Amino acid sequence: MTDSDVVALAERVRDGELRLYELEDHADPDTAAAARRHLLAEETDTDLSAVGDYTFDAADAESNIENMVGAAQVPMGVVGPLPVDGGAAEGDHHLPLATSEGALLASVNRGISTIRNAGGATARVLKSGMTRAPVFRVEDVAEAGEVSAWVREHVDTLADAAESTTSHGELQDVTPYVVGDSVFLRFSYDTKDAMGMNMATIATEAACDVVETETPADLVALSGNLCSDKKPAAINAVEGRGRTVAADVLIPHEQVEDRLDTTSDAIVEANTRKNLVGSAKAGALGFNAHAANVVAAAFLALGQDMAQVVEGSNAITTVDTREDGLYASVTIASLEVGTVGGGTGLPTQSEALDVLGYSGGGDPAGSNADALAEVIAAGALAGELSLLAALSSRHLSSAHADLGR
Ligand SMILES: CC(C)(COP(=O)([O-])OP(=O)([O-])OC[C@H]1O[C@@H](n2cnc3c(N)ncnc32)[C@H](O)[C@@H]1OP(=O)([O-])[O-])[C@@H](O)C(=O)NCCC(=O)NCCSC(=O)C[C@@](C)(O)CC(=O)[O-]
Ligand SMILES: NC(=O)C1=CN([C@@H]2O[C@H](COP(=O)(O)OP(=O)(O)OC[C@H]3O[C@@H](n4cnc5c(N)ncnc54)[C@H](OP(=O)(O)O)[C@@H]3O)[C@@H](O)[C@H]2O)C=CC1
Repeated sequence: MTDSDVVALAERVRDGELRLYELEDHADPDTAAAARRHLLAEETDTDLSAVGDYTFDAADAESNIENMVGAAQVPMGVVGPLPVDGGAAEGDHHLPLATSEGALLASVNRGISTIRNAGGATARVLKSGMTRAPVFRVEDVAEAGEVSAWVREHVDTLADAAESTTSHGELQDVTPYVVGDSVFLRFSYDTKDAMGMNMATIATEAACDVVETETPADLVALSGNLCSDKKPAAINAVEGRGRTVAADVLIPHEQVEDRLDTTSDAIVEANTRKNLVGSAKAGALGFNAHAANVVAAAFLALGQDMAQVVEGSNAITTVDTREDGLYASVTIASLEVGTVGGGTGLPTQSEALDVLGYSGGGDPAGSNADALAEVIAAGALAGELSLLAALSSRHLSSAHADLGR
């Protein structure tokens, strides 16, 4: 790429010969991005040298972005080692996290060092299924009942159609929901190591063709919001979406005092009044302190879809004192993660997945994404413990004054 190539390409856009999004048809992806930056910098009178200073080949990001101008670079750090005894995850894990919130990694790292001293966290994926719920128009409720009955009796037929589009995905279930003359079909898939939203959407379209052929229902929208993707929704908190995953730990009482500068009783009281009572009063779906902090930072570092942090915050934190220590758990109802597809193949994200030890397809398929979910849940548990401790020992504002500004 030379400066004159970039300027010449930009000129063709300015002359109306090319649209801004057509540049990759006429130049390599890095030159196209540079020409766009050139135009944007002139148009907005800005300096985009930082945005343009990225290390990967723009060609590697072609399936992830349109109208590329550069990269938004967020600092990445690491916490750990985090010992996790999971159904799929095993051993010590270095967890890369990307964020701009100072004090967050320090906090999660403190929680992890406490968990490590206590012998590690246990974690399990309890349910797995990516959903897509199209909405159909029918004549009336009688017809809605007929369509629902047909669907319940023909799940195998729908599975044949859906699974013809994928070599990995498996249809698990289709649940009809009726509202007047609208029929919603909530399809749930085992998407193995993929987060699965593209896979489930493509498969569901094939199944919808069968529903339209065999019943009087007309498809209105392939996503009818009962899925429910990237919106706060009780159905995900109750039924789960992606992975439902839980992590727990038992910490000897003296270690709570040594490592977290507080007592087990104080953490239990903070959890009850804040995470349970406060969240109930707020009408929250998530009964936790900041699970979204770990979910978001892990998603950013590890190539997950950031908008699905919405579902990843559907977490309940429980804390109890037992004779032999403080028991703490985090259960995330709808953690949507994958180790193949989406942003997982981008260069920095793929390196970060390598650090964690779970990049690409697992053996058996699905085990890498299960392991990723278990480590994120254990990281969220560490974050919950540290923040609850900071609140009970009144260290939250001083921590952020020291580290976060
Ligand atoms: C900041 C600390 C950890 C200090 O806590 P401390 O106990 O003074 O730290 P320490 O110096 O004694 O070190 C203890 C451990 O913390 C870790 N640690 C300590 N410092 C670092 C560092 N620089 N970099 C990496 N790791 C660090 C490290 O693991 C270390 O153990 P070691 O390895 O030495 O055996 C503590 O005060 C804390 O956790 N505060 C809470 C901060 C927090 O959780 N913030 C979360 C964001 S809040 C938010 O966004 C959501 C909110 C609050 O609005 C949600 C809501 O409504 O609740
Ligand atoms: N379409 C939509 O409505 C939405 C899309 N998205 C986007 O979807 C993307 C994620 O979709 P997703 O389907 O996960 O990814 P991709 O569309 O990138 O597809 C991943 C593909 O990888 C193949 N694959 C190879 N090995 C495995 C394995 N071990 N386990 C599972 N699949 C494997 C599968 O192919 P095969 O199927 O042939 O077996 C699978 O379909 C993200 O970019 C996200 O932002 C997000 C929300 C909504």
